[in-house]
Amino acid sequence: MEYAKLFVLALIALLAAIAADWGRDLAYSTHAVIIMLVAGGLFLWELRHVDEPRQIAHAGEYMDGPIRAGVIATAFWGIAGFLVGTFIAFQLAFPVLNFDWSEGFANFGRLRPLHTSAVIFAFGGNALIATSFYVVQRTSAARLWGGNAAWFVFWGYQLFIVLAATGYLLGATQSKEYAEPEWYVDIWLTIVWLVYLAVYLGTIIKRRERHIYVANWFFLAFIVTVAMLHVVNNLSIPVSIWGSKSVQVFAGVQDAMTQWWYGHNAVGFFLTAGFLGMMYYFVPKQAGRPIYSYKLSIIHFWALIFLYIWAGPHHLHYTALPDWAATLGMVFSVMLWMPSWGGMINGLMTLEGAWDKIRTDPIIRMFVASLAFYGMSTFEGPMMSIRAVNSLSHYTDWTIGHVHSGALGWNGLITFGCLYYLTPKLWGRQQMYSMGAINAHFWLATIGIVFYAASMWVTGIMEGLMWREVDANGFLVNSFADTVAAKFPMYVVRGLGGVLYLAGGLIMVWNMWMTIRSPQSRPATAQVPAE
Ligand code: HEM
Ligand code: HEM
Ligand SMILES: [Cu+2]
Repeated sequence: MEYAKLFVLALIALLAAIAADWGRDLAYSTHAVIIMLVAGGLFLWELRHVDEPRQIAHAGEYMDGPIRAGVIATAFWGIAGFLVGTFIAFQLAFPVLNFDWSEGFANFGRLRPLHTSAVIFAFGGNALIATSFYVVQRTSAARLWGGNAAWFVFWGYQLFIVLAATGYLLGATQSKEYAEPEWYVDIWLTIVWLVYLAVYLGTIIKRRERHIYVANWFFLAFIVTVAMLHVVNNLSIPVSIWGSKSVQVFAGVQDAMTQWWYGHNAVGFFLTAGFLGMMYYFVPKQAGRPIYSYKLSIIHFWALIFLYIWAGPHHLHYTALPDWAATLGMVFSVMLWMPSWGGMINGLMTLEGAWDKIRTDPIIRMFVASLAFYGMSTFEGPMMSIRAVNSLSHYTDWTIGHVHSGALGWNGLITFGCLYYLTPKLWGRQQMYSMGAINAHFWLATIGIVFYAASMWVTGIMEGLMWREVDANGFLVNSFADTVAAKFPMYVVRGLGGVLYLAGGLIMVWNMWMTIRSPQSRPATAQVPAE
């Protein structure tokens, strides 16, 4: 077994070395070198440990190592993603920041997908993997299935992130939003994701609790659906196995529809279902109260996953997509408002009888604000799906504002809350080092979001109206450049919002660091059934 592992690693390192040499483009060759170094490093590490006695699994303990690593990775990639976001926000306000010397690597076009992938997949994805592993163990009273497979998921996912990010900077992209990585990176992610599914399901199957707690339903829907979306939207044929370029299997409007079926459900299952899984565990835990309604959770779960899958065409209004398909997407989007608010209500009402905690507990305040933003963006979304509204909002910054009230408000704040919950628990500390710092983080983040969303509503609606404006003879009044000039002040405000949000994140990292450094107060990992 050990020798088989060594053999495989050596083989991968060798093939990667050949690929690095034969590579047809810079991104591909760079990736081959990265893979060669990783496989070679693992080979040496395995070799040095080959005759050591195997560590016996601690049957009575949860496997928290990969979760601790995930918590750190979430914070790390969060800061990286916010930093790039803030920088590209200022690039839009001040184009001189697209420096001549960095042209082709760090101009807006290269950094934008770096930002979106860093925040969604690296920050959000690590948060989802870490919290799902934490929750599934506690609610199943079982150690993670599959031994070191959970470590494989963690490190395999970081490798995916590094390959994706370096690929963007070096110009490898298949030009599908949120699915930019090229074919071999996609294949790698598929392998990692299937192992993730196996670990997760394996743990649920060996659970010692009769019930499968509702958070696990949401996490499972997220894992399974993302696997399906990822595979279908990335069906492509490489031009050469020695190069990064590939050609999509679908073409034209079919390709567009597949892409937005994927893109919309990335929102629905990655940024929503998975994060609702977090919500269903951490909000009741932090509030110290049971979830408001178990019945509501089941109804809105099935309604949510059934409706989301159909709503993708709202990204393709007034395109070559047939009208009936766009209408279908619009109708399902409007219906989607209900199950979305079902989740928000279930989360908020969990605080019934404990509303005073909003005042006294900054972590609860983060959760509540997060749910409020979730409710706001899932009201705004259905509204923007209506054709008449979309004819104004599409192509404008209104969409960007919508994205970030969901992303910064809902996904960001709930993740911060979970990190504040998890850090003391996982490192055996009583509580976070500084409650005051959490409070400061809350206000910086919230004001940052308000700056971001408000400025984008103003520029979005303004540019939408300016594009429409015609004079008495029916000629357009404004040129495109007029709208760009008019947006300048609002772009500065958005950038400042980013600075505030980033500053909050840095305070969080400092607080986590101080918590982990402070003296330990109790052991963390003993198994307690159905926590
Ligand atoms: C400091 C915080 C952030 C700042 C300043 C920021 C800034 C930006 C900017 C300037 C863009 C490009 C907009 C354009 O092309 O007009 C963008 C796009 C985007 N950002 Fe952020 N961002 C931040 C955090 C986040 C987070 C936390 C997420 C997700 C969890 C996120 C998700 C996205 C997405 C999905 C897009 C693409 C939107 C679209 O194509 O419609 N951002 N961001
Ligand atoms: C009921 C729920 C929702 C509906 C019906 C909805 C609907 C929409 C619509 C109509 C657009 C604009 C499409 C266009 O004109 O191009 C949009 C864009 C977007 N929404 Fe939502 N939204 C919902 C919730 C959310 C949430 C909670 C998030 C984030 C966590 C989110 C993230 C995004 C992103 C990232 C885009 C930009 C896609 C792009 O790159 O063009 N949405 N959404
Ligand atoms: Cu959508």
